Amino acid sequence: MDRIRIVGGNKLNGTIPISGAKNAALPLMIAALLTEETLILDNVPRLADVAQLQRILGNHGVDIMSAGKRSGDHEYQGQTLHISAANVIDTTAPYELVSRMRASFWVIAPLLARMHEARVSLPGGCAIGTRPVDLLIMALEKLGARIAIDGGYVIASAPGGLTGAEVEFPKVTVSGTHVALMAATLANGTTIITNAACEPEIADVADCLNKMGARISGAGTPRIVIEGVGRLAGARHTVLPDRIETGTYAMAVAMTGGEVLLRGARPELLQSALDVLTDAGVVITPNNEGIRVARNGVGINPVTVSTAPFPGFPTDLQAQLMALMTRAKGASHITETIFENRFMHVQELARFGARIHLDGETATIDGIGTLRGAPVMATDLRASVSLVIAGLAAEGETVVNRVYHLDRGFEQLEKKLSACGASIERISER
Ligand SMILES: CC(=O)N[C@H]1[C@@H](OP(=O)(O)OP(=O)(O)OC[C@H]2O[C@@H](n3ccc(=O)[nH]c3=O)[C@H](O)[C@@H]2O)O[C@H](CO)[C@@H](O)[C@@H]1O
Ligand SMILES: C=C(OP(=O)(O)O)C(=O)O
Repeated sequence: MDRIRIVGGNKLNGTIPISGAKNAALPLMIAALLTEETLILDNVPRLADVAQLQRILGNHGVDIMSAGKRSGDHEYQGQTLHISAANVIDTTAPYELVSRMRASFWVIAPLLARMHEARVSLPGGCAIGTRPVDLLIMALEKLGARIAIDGGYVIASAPGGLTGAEVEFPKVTVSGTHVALMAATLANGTTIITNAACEPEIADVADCLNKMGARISGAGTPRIVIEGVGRLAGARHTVLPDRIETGTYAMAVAMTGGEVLLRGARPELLQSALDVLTDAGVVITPNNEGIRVARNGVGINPVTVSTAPFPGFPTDLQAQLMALMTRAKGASHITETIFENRFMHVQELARFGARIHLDGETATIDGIGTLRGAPVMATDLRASVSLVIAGLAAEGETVVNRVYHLDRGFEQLEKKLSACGASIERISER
């Protein structure tokens, strides 16, 4: 199992190219199941989750051609995927494949909409909370699907096809919104989704679906209207930049000091996080190329932050902000409102000497002057990268174990950071 070794203390200076967003690329790939024509996706990040979804789609009979790096391309150029679901040979998504990646459950929506049936394993729980799928099932039932759960599988059918309906979510859910949106594109009649998630990845998927011939308006707002169409066609779409990767590297620079251009980043995708960093004393300057992040000669101010659905502060940046606040000049308060158990990084940050007290859903972090490197491991993606951020500023050596979590969501993490002066390397063991 690979590990990452860091010797802390170096400032970060230079340029970090921002990859395509994992959380847009995955539903965009899944949306290819809605058409028998080819969907071409540009700027798809090279991530373990993307590779796993390729295997899952392959099991349904989807052909995927990957046009990768060519000579002259920049090293981090995303890949182009040509995805063709001309022949869906199997509408079952088996436990062995789905249990390894939550978002793969979302294949239920296009399979049901186009093939009128799906049998998809319930996704596994994961380290950040229970993560039920009741609201996804509610949305599909509203659209006329018959759903049963048997042997750990959700078995869904809609023999005459899905029918447009009003779908009101009692709480904001990204997964629920993706599923309702994809399913409604091929439903008979109009669907209105209210209290929809407003995350930019939802709007990106809707843009792509509209290019494929869907009739969607309001994506990116809490009210989405979808007029169902008889069929969708192929299209070409570029995955939007990853706002969580952007925020993560911004926090890494804030932690170490220095100045880095996050090339290709778009400030409007993470304004709330940039505002928090500004309050913390970091200088954020958007320009034509991306976002410049600098902290030179000043300490880190403590902040009080609650996670919230977009446009609020993202839960996917909560662990990274906590790592940063371990060195603030005073006490910070971070409240996690989305997932009930997303504090697995607290006990690992303590290994660096961080002082964090948990009370229900709020963590109080008393900033200290110096962290000390340590062997650490985390049980989820964003928690793992918070340990990398801590390690970059800690005195001495840090070894982050279970790097496969990082590989799910960060493309070439150690190369991007070492190009800016970090002492960081991957130790591969075979
Ligand atoms: C692949 C992807 O895009 N993952 C993101 C997505 O996850 P995901 O789509 O799973 O997150 P949701 O927005 O659906 O979940 C939000 C909350 O709703 C609850 N819930 C959700 C569905 C349901 O049927 N019932 C229910 O109770 C969840 O347990 C959670 O407490 O949005 C999260 C919130 O921004 C991010 O942290 C994840 O990175
Ligand atoms: C929680 C995340 O991903 P997933 O929903 O795939 O578990 C994440 O991207 O931080």
